[in-house]
Amino acid sequence: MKKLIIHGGRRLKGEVTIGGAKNSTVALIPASILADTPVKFDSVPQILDVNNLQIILQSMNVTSEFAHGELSIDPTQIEEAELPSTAIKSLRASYYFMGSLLGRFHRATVTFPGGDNIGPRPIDQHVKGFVALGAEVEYDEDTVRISAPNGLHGTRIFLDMVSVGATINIILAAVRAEGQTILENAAKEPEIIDLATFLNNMGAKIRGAGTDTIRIDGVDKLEAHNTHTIIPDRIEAGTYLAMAAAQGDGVLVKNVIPEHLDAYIAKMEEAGVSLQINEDSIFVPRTDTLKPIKIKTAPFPGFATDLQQPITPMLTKASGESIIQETIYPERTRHIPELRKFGMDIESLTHGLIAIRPSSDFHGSTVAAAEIRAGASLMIAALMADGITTVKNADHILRGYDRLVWKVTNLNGDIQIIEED
Ligand SMILES: CC(=O)N[C@H]1[C@@H](OP(=O)(O)OP(=O)(O)OC[C@H]2O[C@@H](n3ccc(=O)[nH]c3=O)[C@H](O)[C@@H]2O)O[C@H](CO)[C@@H](O)[C@@H]1O
Ligand SMILES: C=C(OP(=O)(O)O)C(=O)O
Repeated sequence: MKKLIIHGGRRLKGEVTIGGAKNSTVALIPASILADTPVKFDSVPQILDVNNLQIILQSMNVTSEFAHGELSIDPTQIEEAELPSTAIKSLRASYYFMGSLLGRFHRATVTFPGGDNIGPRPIDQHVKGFVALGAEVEYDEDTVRISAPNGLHGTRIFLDMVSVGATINIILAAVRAEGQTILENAAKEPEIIDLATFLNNMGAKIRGAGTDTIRIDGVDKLEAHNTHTIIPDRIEAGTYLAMAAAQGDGVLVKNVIPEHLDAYIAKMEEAGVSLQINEDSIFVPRTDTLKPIKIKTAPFPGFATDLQQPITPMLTKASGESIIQETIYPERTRHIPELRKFGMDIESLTHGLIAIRPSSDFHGSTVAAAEIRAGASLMIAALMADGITTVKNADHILRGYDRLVWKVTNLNGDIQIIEED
């Protein structure tokens, strides 16, 4: 594992350009094996998840080349193979190969995924969709074996709960099935629209992505005729907005779709951050005093669970106690004991309820990132603290933050990355 060494207390200033969305990218790459032609993406983030997905592709004889933000994938010589469990376990989204292999070959054998340790992450809704489409699912120890010997047939599926992963996985399985699939109570995240755009541009027939009812008419072939540009990462953008409000002297965050951050922007403005919203960028002026706010995480378009940890350090500047209610992953609180090491007055009250109280004069510390967004909050706290901080297990952060060290350095941050000894 790598670690970040941050010399905090410096004011951040300048411009940062947001990369492509991790949560789009990690769906688009598994989706590429559904294509009958080579496919190409640009605005691809330089993150560890991409590297690990390339390793998984290679195990199926699917070649890929990634340079300067462009990723080319050639699935035309794909061979069924047992997928490498180490790479599968390095990220959550490897489970999208369940849907795309099922969609392509009518069978898939995939070990359970990894991803962030943020509490229970079952896949029962994914399986519900696969079975509804005609597949049989067996488990043995750490592996899921899915097969549809009689093919996949469109049907009506109502998700018991809103699930980004299940919505995406069912789309991947249904896009080449016989007939129409109607998916209800679907997730509405922008990354789902991004995936549907990619597939529809190859000839798929997906309607309603971004709403709670998605209709998929199965097609026989998918052929790419254009390069797909990945949407900006709204979670990376929100992280830099919070960082700029916490420690900035005027920061412009570029390549943003403000509409993807409506709930987050509303909360930052409620806290007293005078954001200047432009068409594809947001300026954050220096912000010295804030007002306490109450946040409740929810599926899109609500306040994203992935942003409750990054916004937390900023809220220590508020004049009173702020409350965060984490409704999606109530156990997503492993950043709290680490943030307290800086001197932050933050407390986990009850299941999923977090209090952030006014505190200042933070000091550098040695902390550990439990997962990607917990790590992001520690990085922001370290930039706010006087002295030197070591953030261990930084690979978690590098899973989803494009060129992190380069971007923070360009904002006048003193940050470097070294191998753990
Ligand atoms: C790669 C990716 O896109 N990751 C995102 C995705 O994760 P992921 O797709 O895993 O999250 P889901 O939207 O599926 O999870 C939402 C809630 O539903 C539960 N659930 C989910 C599936 C299931 O079959 N059964 C079940 O009970 C989960 O435990 C969780 O409590 O959405 C999360 C919620 O916005 C984000 O935090 C992650 O960044
Ligand atoms: C939980 C997250 O990612 P993943 O689902 O890939 O673990 C995240 O991006 O905050």
